[in-house]
Amino acid sequence: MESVTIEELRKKQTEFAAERDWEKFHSPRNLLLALVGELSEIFQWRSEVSRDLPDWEERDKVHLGEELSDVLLYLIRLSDICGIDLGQAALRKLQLNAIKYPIPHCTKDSSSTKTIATASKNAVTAADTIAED
Ligand SMILES: Nc1ccn([C@H]2C[C@H](O)[C@@H](COP(=O)(O)OP(=O)(O)OP(=O)(O)O)O2)c(=O)n1
Repeated sequence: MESVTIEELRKKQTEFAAERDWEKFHSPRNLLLALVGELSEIFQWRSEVSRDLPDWEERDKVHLGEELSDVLLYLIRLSDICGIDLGQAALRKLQLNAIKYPIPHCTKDSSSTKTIATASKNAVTAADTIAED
């Protein structure tokens, strides 16, 4: 399957907006509201949804793919106009998450207050560690 980069999607979104003279509509606030609205309707009023969506019709799955794509495209556009390199920011955040939630801790009793307190402490340490890099 053909792979795609965040940068390719970012460029296509930039072109899409420029060709339609829609830059004026793509403010951070507008993009955020557009992003948040896209997915809710699909899951609204359904009972709990199982993984792989066994009870969904094919056309509903196609529709979900379209709405997920809208969210991704709006998120990439929002990041772009805010001057955030989304790929780099996400890689950094994965590092922070791994430090904040060490595997041995999370595979024990993850609901214990001790685990949550340690996670908060680790979060501060993680931010300091990454900032020093
Ligand atoms: N001002 C806009 C409007 C649309 N889009 C692009 C980004 C999204 O990928 C897609 C969203 O289009 P719609 O708002 O028409 O949403 P849907 O295609 O999901 O239609 P609907 O919400 O009516 O089902 O178009 C955009 O960049 N800027």
